[in-house]
Amino acid sequence: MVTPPSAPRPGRDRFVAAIDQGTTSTRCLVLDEHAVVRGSAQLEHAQHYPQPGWVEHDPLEIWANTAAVVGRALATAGVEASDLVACGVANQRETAVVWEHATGRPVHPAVVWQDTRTEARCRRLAPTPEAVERWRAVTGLPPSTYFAGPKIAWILDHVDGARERAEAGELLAGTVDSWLVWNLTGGVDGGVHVTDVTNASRTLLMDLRSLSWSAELADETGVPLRVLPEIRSSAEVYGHGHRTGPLAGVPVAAALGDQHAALVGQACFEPGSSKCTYGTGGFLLTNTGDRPVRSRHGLLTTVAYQLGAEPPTYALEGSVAVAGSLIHWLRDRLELVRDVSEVESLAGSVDDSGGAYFVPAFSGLYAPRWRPDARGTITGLTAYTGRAHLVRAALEATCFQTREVADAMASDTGAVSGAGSGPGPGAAAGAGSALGLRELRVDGGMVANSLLMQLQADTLQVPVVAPEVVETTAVGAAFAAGLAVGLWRDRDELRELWRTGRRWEPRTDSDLPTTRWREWHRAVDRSLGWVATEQHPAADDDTAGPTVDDLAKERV
Ligand SMILES: Nc1ncnc2c1ncn2[C@@H]1O[C@H](COP(=O)(O)OP(=O)(O)O)[C@@H](O)[C@H]1O
Ligand SMILES: O=P(O)(O)OC[C@H](O)CO
Repeated sequence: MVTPPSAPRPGRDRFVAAIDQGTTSTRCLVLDEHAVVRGSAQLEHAQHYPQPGWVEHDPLEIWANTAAVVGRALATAGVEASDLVACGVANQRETAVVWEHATGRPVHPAVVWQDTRTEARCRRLAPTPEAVERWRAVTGLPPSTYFAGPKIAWILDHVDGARERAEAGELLAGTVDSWLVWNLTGGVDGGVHVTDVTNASRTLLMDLRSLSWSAELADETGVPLRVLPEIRSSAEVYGHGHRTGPLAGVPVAAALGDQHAALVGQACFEPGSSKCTYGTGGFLLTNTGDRPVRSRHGLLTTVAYQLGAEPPTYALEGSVAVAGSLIHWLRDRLELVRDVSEVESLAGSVDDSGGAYFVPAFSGLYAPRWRPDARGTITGLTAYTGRAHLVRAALEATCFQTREVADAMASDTGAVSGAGSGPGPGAAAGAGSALGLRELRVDGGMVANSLLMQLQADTLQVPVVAPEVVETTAVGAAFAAGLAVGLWRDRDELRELWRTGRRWEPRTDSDLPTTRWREWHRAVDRSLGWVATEQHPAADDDTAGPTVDDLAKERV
């Protein structure tokens, strides 16, 4: 690792703090050296939807919540900042923040990863399949509203004077890790402006092989290099907590995008090992070892992690935009349940969805289809369909979308997923590679729903396994920070800290991977091609919206 082990302090426990700044809430966990959680705290923040397709957060609220949960987690653990050997940060990825260097004030709300305002901009960046391939070859990503670079450019173009101020060096930009590390390490009083390779790999601006900003792509996107943070590894000391902050004097020693942190927290260190996190969205990542694997089936190539001076490890990722957020939507917008904890018993009160299918394409469909023209649909309704069927269909939608990603993963890695080949976009080809999905490690808020996990095992026809500590995102940030300061020696030691919690075996008599899987594809077909020029002229205010034909050409 980057620094030699710090000298043990006999008779004193050593602790590490991990911040997990997610889409809906911010958590802090305090772990001891056995990776046992000794304290935690969590605060939700507001979601702002100023226009259809737009999603914003207040960066100052996120920073205030971060400071507050760190303080509360330390208090519940009964320790002081001085008892911490390090702190690591994991964060919602692709969410863009631009702020003033001199005051620390954001010039605009954070533009969140789900936000689709850069749709027309992204189409201009890559108007043809060949152009999309060019971006993929350098960054591992297709230009999409999902990623941070175009969002930064949008802010610079839509806030009065921002572009000139950026060129003059008055503004700083970054993803949420940069924003938090800058604030933790002092903000206007000497905060460090850095990001890690995993977060940088989600901007559309980083060259995946050199791990540096691509001057050419940044220029095309409209992001001046001087607003961007310095790219560092995921596990090294970036700076120390500011004396007036919640982590005074503590080494800030890790940053990872939350999904990458979960991969580390799940100890997925072998090529071929996979995890899926079920939070606001669903994110399946497979470790592909020391080389980036190019996807031919709509997956993203990304940096898995880079632990200190080691070479980077890469991953393939399938991102599903809507998973747990569909459950929130059922609660808040349709009022089908009062609390998410009711979902399992309600969905379990019926044997199946009664023929109903939910395609929750609220921001289009992400991996493996990448169809911005899709919108949400519920199909197969009859007079028989009730509340429980709809809630069950919502759970099944998460399972089917994950199965699409798992099949694409199998196709890209030349392996079978274990499930029979369906008619989906990534029907499995070839057999037996080391990267085949043999079991799926799972985590995230939705894992609390045991029925969902059983349905997932059935749909994939592989075992689904949750660790004892399901807060794997925070655990991963803690692992990386602990490695950076020598609290833990190496990955072997971390592997031993991972302990199985629950396991769901696939049922062989389920119709989810057969008939129902085929019907799911028919339902998806009905969600495609919904957004056209006339219906969606305000996707980006500087060009006309896309036609259905345009969008079909963009398909990757
Ligand atoms: N019992 C449950 N059944 C289904 N979904 C659930 C359940 N409990 C929580 N969720 C969903 O999990 C999500 C929260 O997971 P979490 O990992 O905290 O998300 P994030 O990190 O994206 O903020 C919410 O969208 C919520 O709807
Ligand atoms: O905050 P989460 O857990 O929903 O994760 C968000 C992802 O990082 C977006 O890519």
